[in-house]
Amino acid sequence: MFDCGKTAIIGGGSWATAIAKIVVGHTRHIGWYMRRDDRIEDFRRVGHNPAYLTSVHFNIDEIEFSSDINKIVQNYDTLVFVTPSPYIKNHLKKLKTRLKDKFVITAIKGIVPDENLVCSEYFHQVYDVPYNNLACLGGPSHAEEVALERLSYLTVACSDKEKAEAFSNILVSDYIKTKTSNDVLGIEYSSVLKNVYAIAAGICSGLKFGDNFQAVLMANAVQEMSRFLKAVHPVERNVYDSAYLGDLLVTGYSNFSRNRTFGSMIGKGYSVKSAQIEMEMIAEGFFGTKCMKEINRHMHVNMPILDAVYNILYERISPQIEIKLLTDSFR
Ligand SMILES: NC(=O)C1=CN([C@@H]2O[C@H](COP(=O)(O)OP(=O)(O)OC[C@H]3O[C@@H](n4cnc5c(N)ncnc54)[C@H](OP(=O)(O)O)[C@@H]3O)[C@@H](O)[C@H]2O)C=CC1
Ligand SMILES: O=C(CO)COP(=O)(O)O
Repeated sequence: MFDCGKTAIIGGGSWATAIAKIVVGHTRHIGWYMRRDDRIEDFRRVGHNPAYLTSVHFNIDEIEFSSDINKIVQNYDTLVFVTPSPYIKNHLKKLKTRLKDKFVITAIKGIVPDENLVCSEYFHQVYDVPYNNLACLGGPSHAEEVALERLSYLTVACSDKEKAEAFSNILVSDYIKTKTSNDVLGIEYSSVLKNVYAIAAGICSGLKFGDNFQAVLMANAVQEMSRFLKAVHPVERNVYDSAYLGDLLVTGYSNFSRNRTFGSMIGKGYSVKSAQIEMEMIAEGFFGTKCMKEINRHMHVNMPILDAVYNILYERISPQIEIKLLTDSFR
């Protein structure tokens, strides 16, 4: 059986903190790269992340912190990347250590801006990490709920089944159930798309559409997601599994979702800039929308919801006009 060895978390936000809680609960030791020394100092002093999920307490003796990504990458075998997608390139720029022999897991639900690559492809193409050393972590999982130990289902995908199983075993607990998959690309693309559809759901909510229409929107969104996944990575999958449909629903319906909140502000009439400033946290679907639109220029998949969100966010077409067009096309 494959052994994940020593595991480290790369990133210091809320999902990183939730994953750290899950992993260290099992392994009793983790490495943890965070970009800011002051945050690390405060963390050590108070015993919890000073800025995210502050109710989650850690045994500091079980954590090796560092703001030096090279030190953590050198010392650990399994690396879980959990930074927001727009920042991943900046963190990796500092890397002088080889990644190709590491087991690299991306828990990032976003696409690398400007590159139009999902994270596993980025690690493969730019850092030579072989596909059998690459995994992704999917599933409906708001960090806030994991912090509260509310039952959550995670999916670990890797082309190497043994590796997927080894990491998924590290995650299992009273409040975490896991399953494995080999559909790394499919789960990554669906995680990007569900953010776009959550923005659409937020826009519709901001425009005062009700639950009846939201359900039709989500039903059409899963069909659109399915069409794209079949075109980009045609393997056998069930898009009604929790890593696809489940994550779409939790992001589209939950008040914890940053993407939905961002969309709702746009629907209420905020400009993109003012919504971003007011939110403070990042809605990755904003970047995902542009990347997916560019990718789909070559794929030619019928994606009316993606097109509508793109037109609203990037072409400044009024949400009322775009959503009216969508309502006419839905069944
Ligand atoms: N939150 C959730 O429920 C879930 C999130 N995810 C995914 O996890 C990934 C991480 O998101 P999440 O943990 O929510 O992020 P958060 O919004 O909680 O945290 C943001 C992180 O980004 C860092 N950051 C802010 N500005 C910059 C910058 N300019 N350069 C580099 N780093 C910066 C922050 O560091 P600092 O504090 O030092 O400013 C912080 O560590 C995303 O891809 C998300 O989609 C997946 C499932 C659930
Ligand atoms: O992916 C998530 C839950 O599974 C979090 O979504 P948001 O980034 O919209 O908050």
